[in-house]
Amino acid sequence: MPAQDVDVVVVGMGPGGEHVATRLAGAGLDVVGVEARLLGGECPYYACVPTKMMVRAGDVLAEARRVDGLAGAAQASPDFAPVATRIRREATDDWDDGVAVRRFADAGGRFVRGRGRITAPGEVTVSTSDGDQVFRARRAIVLNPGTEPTAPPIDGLADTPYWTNRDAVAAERAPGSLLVLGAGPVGCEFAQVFARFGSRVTVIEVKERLLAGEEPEASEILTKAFEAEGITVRAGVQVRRFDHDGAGGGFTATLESGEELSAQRLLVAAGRRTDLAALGVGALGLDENARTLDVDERMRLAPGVWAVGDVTGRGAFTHVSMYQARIAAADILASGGDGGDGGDGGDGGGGGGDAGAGDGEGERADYRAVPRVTFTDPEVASVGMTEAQARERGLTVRTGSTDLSASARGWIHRAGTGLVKVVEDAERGVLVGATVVGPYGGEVLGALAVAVHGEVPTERLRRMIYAYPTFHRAVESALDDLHARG
Ligand SMILES: Cc1cc2nc3c(=O)[nH]c(=O)nc-3n(C[C@H](O)[C@H](O)[C@H](O)COP(=O)(O)OP(=O)(O)OC[C@H]3O[C@@H](n4cnc5c(N)ncnc54)[C@H](O)[C@@H]3O)c2cc1C
Ligand SMILES: NC(=O)c1ccc[n+]([C@@H]2O[C@H](COP(=O)([O-])OP(=O)(O)OC[C@H]3O[C@@H](n4cnc5c(N)ncnc54)[C@H](O)[C@@H]3O)[C@@H](O)[C@H]2O)c1
Repeated sequence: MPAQDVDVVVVGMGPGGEHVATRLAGAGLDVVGVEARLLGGECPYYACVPTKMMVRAGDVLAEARRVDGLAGAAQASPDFAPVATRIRREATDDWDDGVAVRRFADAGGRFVRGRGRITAPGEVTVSTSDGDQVFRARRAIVLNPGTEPTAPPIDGLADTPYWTNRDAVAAERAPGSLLVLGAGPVGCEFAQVFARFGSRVTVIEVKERLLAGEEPEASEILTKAFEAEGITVRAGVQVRRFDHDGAGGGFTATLESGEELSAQRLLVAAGRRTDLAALGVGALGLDENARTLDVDERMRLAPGVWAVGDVTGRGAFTHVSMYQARIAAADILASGGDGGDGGDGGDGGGGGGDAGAGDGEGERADYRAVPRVTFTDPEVASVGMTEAQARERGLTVRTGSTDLSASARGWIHRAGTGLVKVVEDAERGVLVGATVVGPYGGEVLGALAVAVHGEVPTERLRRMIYAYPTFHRAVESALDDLHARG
């Protein structure tokens, strides 16, 4: 089949890729969107959306269990079936992306299902069920391949029927017992959900604490909350090998100490990676063995090539992918005048010359105030740098913190231990990071994200009026603590 000349080829249609492709198609460009699995990517089908439906269901159960002593008596009988049905029917359309494909076509885009690979500068070859199709991009190639779950090289693990997040969201029922390998956001969210639906859950983490990238105080509060719910937390341990009883039996993890932990199911949530070699970045002269694609602040990767999303290593979150997508789309549109030689596709230059519109105006990515929320109960929400990161940067750091349960709202709510912690660049007198652990922590974080993003002077934040009795009023106490530390 001869190569087809188009304006833009987007490889990988996760949240960011779909956004760029739809925006550029809407602007009148001839856009091909290439997706190997489901248009929309991990987030709507296997990640954010279905897992937050699970979290919502688990939270409702937990609230029901709090009725005793606050509002009488209630008995909740957990049943995972409504959760599984809701995920299947409302969230994922039974893992069918027909609606998204039609939406993209209606926006003027052309969808190709298959695996794309850069085969030369400006050229993408897509392996489809009908054979290969070759596209030459006059204006841009955009890479949004996301990540795949990975399993660590532990003896015995590879050949077992372990779950990844994709199996866990498709579960029809909660397993009787569950081992969770890895206590990042994925492992922690699933661990608590399944525990609330009756699974006997053990979390195994090689680092010393849960959510090791967050403030240590946050890990400590979450560990206590997990243990109070009956979740076993084994942090700072190494698994030597896994065994699976093939006769429909369960999994056994043997730790370096010789201790054995067993469960009916095993969820591997030990991190994710992108196969850059399969994506063909070597054809651009880039390192195929790298973990991430190193883009500039306009998402430019190479002449005529942009990349957005998890693969850029700037925070594996849907909101980061969408943010980058907006910047990349604007840059590609701005590149219209000068960028486009390669118009005849002959040199395969894919936009020719510089990747984008030169160094003129246009938004540049700013990652100082990336917010992140792990939707456990309590929610662990943070923005910007942790205290340790700020110190590593060599900043003169001042911190302040308060226990949320000591606030009026925390006490009224019977919220359990929580936290607001603020991290200040003391020389500039502005916050560079903050963490909230508590009910609605992600919502409370909003104000602190504005403070970090807007570099609002800490003294000015202290003179603000905080509504009584809200959870966000605890921000004032954390700022008072900061001030008291001189
Ligand atoms: C369990 C879980 C829960 C999460 N919860 C949240 C949350 O609550 N909030 C949040 O912000 N983030 C959350 N995340 C992270 C979020 O899912 C990702 O950051 C988000 O999907 C953005 O990813 P992306 O745009 O890089 O691409 P992805 O969503 O990963 O999509 C990339 C797509 O590219 C396709 N692809 C890859 N290579 C090729 C190729 N060569 N050819 C064609 N197609 C290809 C893949 O099939 C995939 O569909 C969660 C992640 C997980 C695993
Ligand atoms: N609510 C959210 O926004 C949300 C939810 C889930 C995931 N995410 C995103 O997805 C990304 C991936 O999440 P993740 O939790 O899969 O990965 P992660 O890399 O954040 O965490 C993986 C954890 O597994 C541990 N681990 C690795 N090898 C291990 C081993 N051999 N034994 C025991 N533990 C081991 C690591 O130490 C780490 O703590 C996150 O970085 C996050 O950005 C976001």
